[in-house]
Amino acid sequence: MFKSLGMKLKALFGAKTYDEGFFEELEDTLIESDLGPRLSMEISDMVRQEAKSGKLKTHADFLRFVSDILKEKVAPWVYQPASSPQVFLVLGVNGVGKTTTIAKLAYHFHLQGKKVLLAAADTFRAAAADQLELHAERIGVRIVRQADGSDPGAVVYDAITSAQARHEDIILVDTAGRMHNKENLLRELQKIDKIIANKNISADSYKKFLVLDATTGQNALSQAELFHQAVKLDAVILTKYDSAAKGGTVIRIGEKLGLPIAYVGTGEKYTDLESFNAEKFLSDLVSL
Ligand SMILES: Nc1nc2c(ncn2[C@@H]2O[C@H](COP(=O)(O)OP(=O)(O)OP(=O)(O)O)[C@@H](O)[C@H]2O)c(=O)[nH]1
Repeated sequence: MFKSLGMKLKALFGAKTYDEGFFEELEDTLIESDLGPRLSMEISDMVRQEAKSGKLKTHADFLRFVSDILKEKVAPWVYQPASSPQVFLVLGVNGVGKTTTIAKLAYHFHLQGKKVLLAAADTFRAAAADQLELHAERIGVRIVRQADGSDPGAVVYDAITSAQARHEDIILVDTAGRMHNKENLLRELQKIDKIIANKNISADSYKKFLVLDATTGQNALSQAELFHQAVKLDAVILTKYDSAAKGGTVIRIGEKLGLPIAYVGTGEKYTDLESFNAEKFLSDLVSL
């Protein structure tokens, strides 16, 4: 899916003279792949140094070197069981695939034999809770919801109280992706965050995921910065990885915000969710 960067790097190396034109083109290619100007220049400079010392003789040497630089920037987030209930707050702007991702996670944990509860805390968008309820029925998990327009904090509070009473394992909280304005949205999310923290849920059992559409490039990075600033995220989930994702955004989120990637969505079915694998991601990205 990322063939374009790998192929461009291959074509570039075909010329094989490490002259100024080579490094300019290398930088342009990296920028086109959403790596951003600063990081692209940094990579290009590192390649220049390495090439000067005669270490990048073959195409494979060159790709391996670029891949190793990028590897430093991305990390996977790995699920760790912790005391129940574990609360996963799922955040993200409208249309990135939040509801679908929650359904996939519910399916995944339900298959593992865990008791999963969905909390419909997007009370702003009419029908958001209905959509979630449909998934809950299909998968066979419980859902806590209230009327449209009710307080999302109250939904989360109720969900945690009832999960604690029923000894349920995982609460997946769906949140609004849009409100009257951005400030309202972030304030509401901060309120939910505080309610969870005050509910005797330890840091190990409480994780905040931002869902990002992998095809949106620079926009995804700005969203990550905004949400991270508001509620201090734990990890990112990338959706639509099966579509035209360029991949560079993933690297920049890792590099700029130090956030690991937890899962990637690869389609619309419940089974289309994979744990993020950095090796596989990089070998796809640079076509190793
Ligand atoms: N190809 C592909 N499509 C996806 C993926 N994840 C979600 N989608 C699709 O993206 C669209 C939006 O997904 P939703 O889950 O409704 O998005 P949302 O973020 O919950 O949207 P709101 O509830 O409006 O905030 C749907 O058509 C999904 O089927 C994915 O990994 N790959």
